[in-house]
Amino acid sequence: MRRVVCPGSFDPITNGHLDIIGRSARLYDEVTVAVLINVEKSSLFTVDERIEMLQTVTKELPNVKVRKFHGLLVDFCRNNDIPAIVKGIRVVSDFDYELQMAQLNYRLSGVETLFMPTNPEYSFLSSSRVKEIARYGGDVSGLVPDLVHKLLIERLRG
Ligand SMILES: Cc1cn(CCC(=O)O)c2ccccc12
Repeated sequence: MRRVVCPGSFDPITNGHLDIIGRSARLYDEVTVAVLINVEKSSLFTVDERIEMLQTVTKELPNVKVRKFHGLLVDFCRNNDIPAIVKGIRVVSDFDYELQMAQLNYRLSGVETLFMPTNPEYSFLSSSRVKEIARYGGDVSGLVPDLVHKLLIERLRG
């Protein structure tokens, strides 16, 4: 059983994230989308809201499961018998940071990291940019799943 993890905050999930998750699900037997619990970081959606969104938008992918974790990603991998991490790479500057994380994680734990180039259509996309655009009334439809778009507008209006 070939397992990988796709880690992130997903506050909220974007179409860029979903693209990588879907492509990983075609490559591996099981994909765990791991939502990081970071109490130091303020978020727009709670961890449980993010998990619910992720579960809904990946419900057509039977080999994808969504979990939350805190602390080291490599400890999560070890505790869940996951030997590899998939990281989406949008631009060269992502690679600079992710390469060092991959080398550190491998040295710490032997967990491998696989880099997956994002679809160029989404290479500018991040959760923070989506939130910023939506906060100022910009149209983010097409950048996030329809459900996320609806919840994002509701939350920002609230
Ligand atoms: C491009 C990209 C960034 N991240 C981290 C996102 C985050 O930390 O919220 C991903 C997670 C899954 C698939 C692709 C990506």
